[in-house]
Amino acid sequence: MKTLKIAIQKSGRLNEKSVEILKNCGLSFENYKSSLISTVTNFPLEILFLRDDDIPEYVQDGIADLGIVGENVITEVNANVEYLQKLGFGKCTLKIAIPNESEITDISGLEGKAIATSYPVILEKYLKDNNVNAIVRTISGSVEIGPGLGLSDAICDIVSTGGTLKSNGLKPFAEVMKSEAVLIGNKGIELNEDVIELLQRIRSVLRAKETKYVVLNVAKSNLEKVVSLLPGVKSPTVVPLFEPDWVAVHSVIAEQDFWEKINSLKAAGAEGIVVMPIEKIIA
Ligand SMILES: Nc1ncnc2c1ncn2[C@@H]1O[C@H](COP(=O)(O)OP(=O)(O)OP(=O)(O)O)[C@@H](O)[C@H]1O
Ligand SMILES: O=P(O)(O)OC[C@H]1O[C@H](OP(=O)(O)OP(=O)(O)O)[C@H](O)[C@@H]1O
Ligand SMILES: [Mg+2]
Repeated sequence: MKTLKIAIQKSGRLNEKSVEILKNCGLSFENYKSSLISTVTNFPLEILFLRDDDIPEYVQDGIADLGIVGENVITEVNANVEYLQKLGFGKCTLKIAIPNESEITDISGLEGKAIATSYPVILEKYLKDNNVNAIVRTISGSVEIGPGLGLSDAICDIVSTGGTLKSNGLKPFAEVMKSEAVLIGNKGIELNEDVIELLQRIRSVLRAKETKYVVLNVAKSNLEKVVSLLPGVKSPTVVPLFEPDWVAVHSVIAEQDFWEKINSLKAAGAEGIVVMPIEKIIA
């Protein structure tokens, strides 16, 4: 069968996590900073290291079969690709921001104003949808200094912690789009057997990330209460302890309600709770 190609970012915000997720899928490959292409030795896959802006079109045109890139970039270049899986990293929001002292209070206040951005296509559409005529100034980076330099009245750029806005005297004003890294493929590639296998591995890794493995001890008299708090993959495993009337319970819990669950388990009589990361969950 033909060797697949996946395009990932060469360097920047998404590079490390993209490499990590592929490695966690059990793929072996060299990852030298200088190499632009790497062959996976234990799966029919080649990895292309590219500028993120180029990834959606490479995938759309079939030069790469798959790609990992931010949704913001796909929308900006209007690429005709298949969204295969959200990957849970590179989460950010494209926002319009204005200087702290700006008197603009609603979106119509941007009428006739200049907005600096690296995302002109997304911004133009947002302005059109909101019936606002503004001047879009396209720059390729460091957008946040635009207002300070007198280049623009507002900016439209990626915000994550908000630290860059703050340190440039700007405040968020409107949310244009949310984004995260996604696995994309060219049309029809989701039927390829190796893609199906890779997707299954990626989903196992993502599922494992969202959960923790928990082992705890509990007196048999409290077992039912504790088990009712622990769904497990199917249901919790219960094994006897050397001490009579006590058992150990093994289960998985969701990362998002981890602390709440641990406190309820303690209140229900659980002791010696051990929590471990999970590498993969095969459904
Ligand atoms: N502060 C952030 N927090 C989370 N995700 C971010 C942040 N900034 C950017 N991203 C996401 O990561 C992607 C890559 O960001 P990065 O800054 O590395 O891009 P770039 O400078 O255009 O890189 P390249 O050199 O590949 O063109 C963005 O398109 C976005 O989806
Ligand atoms: O809200 P924050 O957490 O401060 O993140 C936002 C900043 O992150 C991105 O830039 P990055 O640092 O990736 O640099 P770049 O401009 O070179 O892409 C983005 O363009 C913002 O400037
Ligand atoms: Mg780029």
